[in-house]
Amino acid sequence: MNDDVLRQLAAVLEQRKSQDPKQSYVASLYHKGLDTILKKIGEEATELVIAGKGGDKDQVIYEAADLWFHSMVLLAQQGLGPELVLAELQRRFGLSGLEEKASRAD
Ligand SMILES: N=c1c2ncn([C@@H]3O[C@H](COP(=O)(O)OP(=O)(O)OP(=O)(O)O)[C@@H](O)[C@H]3O)c2ncn1[C@@H]1O[C@H](COP(=O)(O)O)[C@@H](O)[C@H]1O
Repeated sequence: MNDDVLRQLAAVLEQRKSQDPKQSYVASLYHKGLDTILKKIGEEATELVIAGKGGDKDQVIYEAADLWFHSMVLLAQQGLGPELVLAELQRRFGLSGLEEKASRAD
């Protein structure tokens, strides 16, 4: 498992910017605009919360994938890519690693 799937999905999301909204779900989201994408993210986040309370692990995975997917649509709509989010997570991981090292040195 690596970040290839995110990169490949990001490439498809970019390609959908020039696609017919009637033929592509992603193109239809771009066409409807930012508020629709944000509303979708809100709905998917709520569905993930409900799944988290429900005790069905498969449902949690399914809803988390929906939320990640729609978050990636937002990133693409804003001209951003998943590598920037991964870099931010990497940066935080590096920082927390430093904190751990510092606390061990105390
Ligand atoms: N990963 C996804 C993906 N995940 C979720 N969805 C869609 O997101 C919507 C989720 O909305 P809802 O939660 O309201 O779901 P729903 O309609 O009630 O159905 P469920 O998903 O909950 O069962 C559904 O229409 C899903 O089909 C996705 N649509 C597309 N992709 C990827 O995006 C690529 C491009 O898609 P198109 O633009 O449609 O070609 C595809 O090849 C896929 O790789």
